[in-house]
Amino acid sequence: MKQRLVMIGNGMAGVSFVEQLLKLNPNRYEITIIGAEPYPNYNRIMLSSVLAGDASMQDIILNDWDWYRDNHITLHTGETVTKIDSAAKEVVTDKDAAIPYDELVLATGSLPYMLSLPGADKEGVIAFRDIKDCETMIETAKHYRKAIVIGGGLLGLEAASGLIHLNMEVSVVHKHAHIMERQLDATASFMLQEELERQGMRFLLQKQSDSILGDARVRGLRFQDGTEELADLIVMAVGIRPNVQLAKKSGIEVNRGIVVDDYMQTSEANIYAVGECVEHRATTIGLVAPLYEQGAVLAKKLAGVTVDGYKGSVVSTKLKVSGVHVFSAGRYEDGPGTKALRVQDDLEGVYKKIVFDHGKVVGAVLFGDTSESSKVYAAIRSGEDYTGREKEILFGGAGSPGGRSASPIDLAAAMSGDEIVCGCNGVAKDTIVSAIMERGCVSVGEIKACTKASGSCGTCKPVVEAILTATIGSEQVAPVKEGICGCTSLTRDDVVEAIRRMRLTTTKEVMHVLEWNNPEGCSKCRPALNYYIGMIYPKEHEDELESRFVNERNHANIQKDGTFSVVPRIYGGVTTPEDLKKIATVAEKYHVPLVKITGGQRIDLLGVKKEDLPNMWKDLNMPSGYAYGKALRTVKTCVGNTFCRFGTQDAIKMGIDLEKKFERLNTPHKVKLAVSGCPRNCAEATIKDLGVVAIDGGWELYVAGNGGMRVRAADLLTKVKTEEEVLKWTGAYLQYYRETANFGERTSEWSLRVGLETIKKALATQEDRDALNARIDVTLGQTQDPWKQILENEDLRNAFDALTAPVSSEAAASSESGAAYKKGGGQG
Ligand SMILES: Cc1cc2nc3c(=O)[nH]c(=O)nc-3n(C[C@H](O)[C@H](O)[C@H](O)COP(=O)(O)OP(=O)(O)OC[C@H]3O[C@@H](n4cnc5c(N)ncnc54)[C@H](O)[C@@H]3O)c2cc1C
Ligand SMILES: NC(=O)c1ccc[n+]([C@@H]2O[C@H](COP(=O)([O-])OP(=O)(O)OC[C@H]3O[C@@H](n4cnc5c(N)ncnc54)[C@H](O)[C@@H]3O)[C@@H](O)[C@H]2O)c1
Ligand code: SF4
Ligand code: FES
Repeated sequence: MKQRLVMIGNGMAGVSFVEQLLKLNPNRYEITIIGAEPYPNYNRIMLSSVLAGDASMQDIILNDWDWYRDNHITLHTGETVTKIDSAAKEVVTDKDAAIPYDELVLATGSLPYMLSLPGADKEGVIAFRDIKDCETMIETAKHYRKAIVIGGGLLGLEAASGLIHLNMEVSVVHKHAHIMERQLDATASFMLQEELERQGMRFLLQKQSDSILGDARVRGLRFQDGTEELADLIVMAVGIRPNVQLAKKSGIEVNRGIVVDDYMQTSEANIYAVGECVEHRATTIGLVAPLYEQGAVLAKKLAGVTVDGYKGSVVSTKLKVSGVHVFSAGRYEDGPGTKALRVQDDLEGVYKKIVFDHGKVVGAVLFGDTSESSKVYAAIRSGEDYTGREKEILFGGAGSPGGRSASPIDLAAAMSGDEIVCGCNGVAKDTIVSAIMERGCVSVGEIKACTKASGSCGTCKPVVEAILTATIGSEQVAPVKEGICGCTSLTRDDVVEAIRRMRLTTTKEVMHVLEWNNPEGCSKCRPALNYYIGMIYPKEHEDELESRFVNERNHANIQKDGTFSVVPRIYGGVTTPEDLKKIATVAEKYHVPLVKITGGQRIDLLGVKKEDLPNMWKDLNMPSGYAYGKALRTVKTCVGNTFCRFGTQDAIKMGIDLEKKFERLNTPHKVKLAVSGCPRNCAEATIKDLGVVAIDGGWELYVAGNGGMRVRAADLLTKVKTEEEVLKWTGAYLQYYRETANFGERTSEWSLRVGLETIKKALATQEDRDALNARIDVTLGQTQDPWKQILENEDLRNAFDALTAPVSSEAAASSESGAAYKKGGGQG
C-alpha cells in the first residue's frame, strides 16, 4: 500500500518539491495538498509582471487543475490547516477535515510584514503578496490616483513600477538613505534611483512612518518628522517573516523560521519543511532558486534516493522593472580583507563591481548591463581562485578596453555547461543545450516548455535566446511571435491588420472583437491601441484620454515632488522679447520656483501646481510644447547662415518650418529633430530621430539617432538640394515610422529592428514618398492645440479636471467623460 504524503501549502517551493518527487518516484505516495489560497499553484514572482501589464492572471498558473488530477494528487484549496497532531499523525483543517499522514511536509511560506501603525486597518492599506493584493491594486488604480509604497526593497520597487504602469502617481517611502540597501551599494543604488525617477517614481528617503490618515479609507501618511503625504492606496513592502504559527503551536521547534537539518527534517519525526517558512543553519530565504534546491534535496530524501544534504545557497537577485537592469549576488559590499574590481561608465549608465576575498569572487553588483550575471554567479558558486586574473571576469581572457562586453551570443558560447542560466528554476546551460540538440527545441518558448528556463521572472530570457542562437545559428531559430501584452497573444502586426480589416475604431471594440483575455485591457495595450487606431483612422478616431499615460492626460510632466512643468512651444528655439516678457510675468504670477532653459532650446517652468495649469496656459497664450508626449518634441537649430560665418544654409528657417509643419504629430514614441547650418553640426543633429545638416548646395538627412541612455549616431538617409525636399523626405520618413513601429519604440530601436535598407527602400521612389506625405497630411490636418482646446471647450475642461483630479476621494473620472476628449487634441 502507498504511503500517505500530506503537504501544507500549495505555493511555489512546495509544489516544485512534489514535481521533483514525482519524477524520481511517482508511485511511492498517495499525495494530498492543502492550500489556503483558492487557486492551483501559481507563479508568485510574476505578480509583478501582472501588475506591470506584461502577463495576465491566466499566464501565471504553473500547474493547472488537470495537473493535480493527472498526477492523482488530492487538492484542497481555500482550506487552512489549523492543527497538526503529530501523535495521531493527522492534520485538521478549518473545514473540520482530519487528514492522516505518514510523512508531512510544511510549505507554508511567509507572511508579509505589516507595520503596526495607527490607522493601518483602514481600507486601502495592503501588502503585496498574493493574487488578491494584485487584484486590489489593479482595481484601485481604476478609481484612484495617488499611491504610496512603504519600503524601497525589491518588492516595493516592483509594486511601485506596476502602479505607475497602472497610471497612478507613486511615492516610495524608504527608511534608509538609499534604496535596495540589502542588495546594492550606494553607487548602484543612486543610479537605480535616478533611472526610476526618470520613469516617474518619487522617493521620500530617510522617512519613518508614524500613522495612517483618513476615515474609513486611507487619505495619507504622516511621518515622524511631522510631514504628511496624500495617498489613496498604501502598499506595505517592508519585508516578510516565515509563516511559523502552525508549526509553533504544534510543538515543532521554531526560531525565526521552522528549524530544519540538512535533509529538511524538523524537530519532529516524519515532519519536514521546505521553502520560505524554513530556517536552515540560522538562515531564512525569500527567493525561489534556493528554495527549489531545498525541494530537490527533500524530494530525493523522500523518494529514497541517496542525497548529500542541503548546505545553503548563494543568493542572487534581479529587479524586475522594465528598462532597468540590476543584478546583485553574495557579499556586494567590499571592506577589510576584500578587494573590488569596479567599472563605471556614467555616459552609458553602467556600473559593475565584483568583490574578491583572497582571489575568490564572493559578491557582485551589476547595473545597466547585467550580461555577465550568470558568469559572475557561477564564479561565486564554484569558489574558483581568480588570483592574478581577476579582470577576466569582466573583460575576458585578453582584456578588452573600456569595459565593453562581448556580444551576448559570444558570451553564451563561452559559458561553461554547468553555469546556471535560469536562477528561478535552477536550469544550467547544459540542460538547455540538450533540450535544443536532443529534443529539437528551436524557440525560447519550446525551451521553456521542455526545461522551465525563462518560465518565471523571465529575466534570463535573453541568455536563453543567446544560447539557442549560439547552438544552432540564427537561421534555424524559429521567429518569436509575442503578444503586445499579457492581455492577448496577438502581435502588434496582427492587431494593426485586424483594426484595418475589420474597421475597429475604439479600444473597447478591438479588445472585444479580438477576444482580449482581460476585457479592460491593461496599461500597456490601451495606450498602444489608442495610438494605432488614431494612426489608421486620423479623421474618425476620438482620442481616449483615459487610455493615455498620466503626463499626457495632464498635458504636463509630473515632477518628483508631485508638481508639474509647463513648456510652451518655441519654434526652432527662436523667441521674442514679447514672449519672454509673457513667460516672465506668468512665472512671477504663479510663483514658479524654477525657470530653466531646456536641452531642446525652450523654457521650462517647473514646480507648477496642478490646479494652476489651465490658468497658466491661458495667460501664456502660446502653443503647448508637447514636452510630455509621444509626439514631435523639439526642433533644435543652430544660428545657421543668418549670423554664423561658417553657415551655408538658413538652419533657423528650416528648423522653424519643420516644427510648424509637424508639431502636434502623434508618434509611437517621442521624436526630436535638429537642423545644423553646416557640417560643424552645432545643433547635434546626428544624435536625433531626424537630423538635418547643411552642406554646400543642399542638405543631408540623418535618421534614427539617439542622445539618451544609449547614445546612437544617426545614419545618413539621403542628400537633397532644396528645403521643400527636406520637408517631403521628413514627412515620408515620419509617416513610415508611424505606420510600422511598435508603440513605445524609438526610431533608433525601430531602425535597428526593421533595418535601414528597408526604410530606404520604402522611401526610394517619389511616388511612395508622395503617398506617405498624403497620409501624414491628413493626420496633421486634424490636430489642434490641446491647451487651447481645454480652455475653450467646457466638456473637455470638465473631463480634464475629472481625469486629473488630485485626490481620489474626489471620485474618479468615468471613461465616458474621457472619451469626450476629441481627436487630435491629445498630446499629438
Ligand atoms: C510580488 C512578488 C514578487 C517576487 N519576485 C521574486 C523574484 O523575482 N525572484 C525570486 O526568487 N523570488 C521572488 N519572490 C519571492 C517568491 O515568490 C517566494 O520566495 C516563493 O513564492 C516562496 O515559495 P513558498 O512555497 O515557500 O511560499 P508561498 O509561495 O508563499 O506558498 C505558501 C502557501 O502556503 C499557504 N499556507 C500557509 N499556511 C497554510 C496553512 N496553514 N494551511 C494551508 N495553506 C497554508 C499560503 O496561503 C501560500 O499559498 C516574489 C514574491 C512576491 C510576493
Ligand atoms: N526580484 C526579486 O527577486 C524579488 C521581487 C519581489 C520580492 N522578492 C522577495 O520577496 C520578499 C519581500 O520583499 P521585500 O522587498 O518586502 O523585502 P526586503 O526585506 O528585501 O526589503 C524591505 C525593504 O523595506 C525597507 N523598510 C523596512 N522597514 C521600513 C519602514 N518602516 N519604512 C520604510 N522602509 C522600510 C527595508 O530597508 C528594506 O529595504 C523578499 O524575500 C524578496 O527577496 C524578490
Ligand atoms: S553648425 Fe555651422 S552654421 Fe551652425 S552655428 Fe555651427 S558653425 Fe555655424
Ligand atoms: S531567472 Fe527567472 S525565469 Fe529564469
